[in-house]
Amino acid sequence: MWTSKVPSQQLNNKHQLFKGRLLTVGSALQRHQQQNHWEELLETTPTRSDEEWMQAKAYAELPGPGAWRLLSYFLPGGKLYNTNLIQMNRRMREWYGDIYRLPGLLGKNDVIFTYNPKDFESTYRNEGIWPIRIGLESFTYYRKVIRPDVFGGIGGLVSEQGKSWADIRNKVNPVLMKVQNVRQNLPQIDQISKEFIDKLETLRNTATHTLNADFHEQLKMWAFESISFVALNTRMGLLSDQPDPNAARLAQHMSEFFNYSFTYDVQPSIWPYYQMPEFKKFLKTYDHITEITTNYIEAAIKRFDDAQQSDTKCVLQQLLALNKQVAVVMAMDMLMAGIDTTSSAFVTVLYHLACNPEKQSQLHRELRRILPSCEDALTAENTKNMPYLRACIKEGLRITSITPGNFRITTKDLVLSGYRVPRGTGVLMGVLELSNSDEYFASSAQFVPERWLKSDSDVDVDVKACPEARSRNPFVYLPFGFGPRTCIGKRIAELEMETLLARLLRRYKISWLAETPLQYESTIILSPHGDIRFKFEPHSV
Ligand code: HEM
Repeated sequence: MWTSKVPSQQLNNKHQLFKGRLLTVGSALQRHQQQNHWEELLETTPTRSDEEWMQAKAYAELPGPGAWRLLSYFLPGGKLYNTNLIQMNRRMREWYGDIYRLPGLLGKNDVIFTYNPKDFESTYRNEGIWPIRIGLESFTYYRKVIRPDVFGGIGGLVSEQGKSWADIRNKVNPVLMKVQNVRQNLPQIDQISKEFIDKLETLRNTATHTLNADFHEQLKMWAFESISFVALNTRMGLLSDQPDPNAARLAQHMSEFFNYSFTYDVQPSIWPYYQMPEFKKFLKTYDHITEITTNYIEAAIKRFDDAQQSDTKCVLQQLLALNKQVAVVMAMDMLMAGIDTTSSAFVTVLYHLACNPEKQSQLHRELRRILPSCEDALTAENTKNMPYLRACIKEGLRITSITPGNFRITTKDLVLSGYRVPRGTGVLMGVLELSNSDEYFASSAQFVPERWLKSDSDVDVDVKACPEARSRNPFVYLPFGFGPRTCIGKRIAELEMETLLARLLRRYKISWLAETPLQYESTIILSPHGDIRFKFEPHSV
């Protein structure tokens, strides 16, 4: 059974109510558009009549509040007033159990919340080749309705469904999911990490070893510089004193995009009925991002045309070879999905290492073997064997997955935890809770990278692998999702995080200075927030 143990992070209340509501209220037109878009993907066979289905309990018997009760929870004085999504889910789980239903208000589909890994398995195993995950509607609207001239009717991976999604995904999978192809970027990603550390040195108080700057903001610039190198084959100079002026504008518009997207894609909004002036500003932000990104792509195309033909093609060249519109959409999606995610995940892993000095020392020993001197380069050869570093990343993302739940719309009738769940129902799989449960991970509150090591890992003799401390169930740990719709940026994110962690922890002993544990606010993802202070003391060797 689930233990109601709270993971180490605290969650900020801001915005959560609305996110919770998104799943239950939403705007009628958005809902209508979404349904029109994906309802045609649902299986058309008659309702199941097999034994499992017939013996299962009726859908109506699922625990959960009725519509009015649910609304009353959120009113001032209500039991869930001012709670965030995670707190709301935890309380509801205490009240209703490991599976419960939130009614879809105003005609929106119901959402089943489940904490049973067997349900995760059933949902994923039956998602078919075109899994449905509701994306950001404003993306699709802007690309398909406002700017078909630029995007040629392509909505992008995040928001497309069905065949339109698969057409892009099948094309770009070999470019972005193949480890070797992504790892060809290592020299430049390493160079960017070195520049990040040079910048950190200029911001570091050498007496107190603290930073005179917002570390998380600096990390966003690092993530931006790294992903724009991969997506646009362009160095933006965001870690230098003189960034490319267009890059600085793009960074600004990206940050506006995240705020607007939360307001118009996550919170319920009337924009599909009536476009208020603020929504029009959001469309302008999309315009700016589109204009700057396409200019960078045009400049890169010119550079590629002028350069000598080479056997190795960068990611952008490979995407352009598929189709120019796919390349433009994918490059923009990489920028939009690859900055806050990677920087938030990075802060998370660093925080756990900072709070666990003995694990950090162990990692430092591994890194000294890989980089005898801080100035050495990270290469395809020397990065092959860094099991402890990789285990630290996995363990950090286990304790705090920045995407705490995974979402699908069921395409078939499913039996979940003994209840009949009709096709077309939303299922939210609360994976963060399971990866923080002692039932699946021994001493789950503790940061134990050793649980991810294989017994025969090539680590120091004094490290003891303990793979038995992690569950073999593949559905209880899914920081990048699962199946054909899994995160397409996983390889890139891993490369970036490994490279910068190797450089940072090779060079500094890092400790956590804030008085409270790392806190998170939840917008589109869980994002570190509040007092984020580390100490960076250079190692003597
Ligand atoms: C540590 C960093 C990251 C985490 C934890 C993360 C997590 C996720 C998760 C959980 C999903 C949903 C998967 C599913 O529904 O099964 C997703 C989707 C996606 N991610 Fe990431 N992500 C990260 C970094 C990136 C980066 C760097 C990129 C840029 C290439 C990226 C691009 C995308 C895209 C385009 C999708 C939608 C894929 C689709 O629907 O086909 N992500 N990500």
